[in-house]
Amino acid sequence: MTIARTVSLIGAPTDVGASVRGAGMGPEALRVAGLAEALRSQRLTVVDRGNLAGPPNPWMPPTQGVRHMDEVVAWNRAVFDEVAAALGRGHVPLLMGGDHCLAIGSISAIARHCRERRKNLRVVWLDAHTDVNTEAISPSGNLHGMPVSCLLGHGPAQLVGWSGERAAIAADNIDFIGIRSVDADEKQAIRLLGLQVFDMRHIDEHGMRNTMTEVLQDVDEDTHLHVSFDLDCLDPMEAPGVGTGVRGGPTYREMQLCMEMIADTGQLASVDVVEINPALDVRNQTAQLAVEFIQSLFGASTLAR
Ligand SMILES: NC(=[NH2+])NCCC[C@H](N)C(=O)O
Ligand SMILES: [Mn+2]
Ligand SMILES: [Mn+2]
Repeated sequence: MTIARTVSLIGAPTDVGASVRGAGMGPEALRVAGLAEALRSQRLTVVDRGNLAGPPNPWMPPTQGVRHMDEVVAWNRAVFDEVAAALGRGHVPLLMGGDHCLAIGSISAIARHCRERRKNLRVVWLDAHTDVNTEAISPSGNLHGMPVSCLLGHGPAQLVGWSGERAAIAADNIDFIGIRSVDADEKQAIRLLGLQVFDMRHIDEHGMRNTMTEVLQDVDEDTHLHVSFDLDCLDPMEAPGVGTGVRGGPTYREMQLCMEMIADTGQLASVDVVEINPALDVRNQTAQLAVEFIQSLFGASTLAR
């Protein structure tokens, strides 16, 4: 499978959407782990667009409702514009977060692009969490637990409608993989919205291969496949450098297969890599792991050239 494409690396060094500080150092950790060089070694053209600018983290205490709204809006605006610009140039945007709230900006830009180009957007959400809280039900007020609601058109007004439609995506445009931590009211939201959640029990019972076959079954040449990769999807034994780790995630081998099966579709067109927290990591191993998985996502394989 050839992806003769240019990858635009976009750094968004912030943790304004999270409860634990440190994810703002994620872009540099990925650079130190050799992300650009790794992708170049597989015949991709890589442009590092550097880091976006945005407001500092005001570090307000946990509240009811939403923390850091203005800062989250500002960072996502910057992400939206840069992702849209990369897509406009025909590049594959690779957002280096930063926390997962930044998926609001990136996926909103991608949804607008897909509507203009008449592409069918499919989002694969790799995460321990479904991130489908709203300001009414969030236990933390952290916006990195709410990006999916915003994208479905159910978030706070400031963060909804950026794609040009109220909902950037519909429930059947997104599949969740690796889920094992869902808040009480989030469970109801998942049911009401009809979201496809492949939790860890599903992966245990059916295996990653059958799970991904199901997820990718109707991907075709008109599909724009977006991967939103929260590193806490992995087991924290393997990826300790995350702020909200939950034990019992997919193994290294299972995650590799997941990435390889996505690559095999040939339709990967944009990526978020988020929630790497170097302050909690061990010798940058989580960023290094991310680089290995991203290589597989872009088609690296043991035997194929
Ligand atoms: N992107 C993430 N790591 N999200 C973690 C969310 C944790 C929890 N569900 C919350 O809303 O606060
Ligand atoms: Mn998560
Ligand atoms: Mn997440």
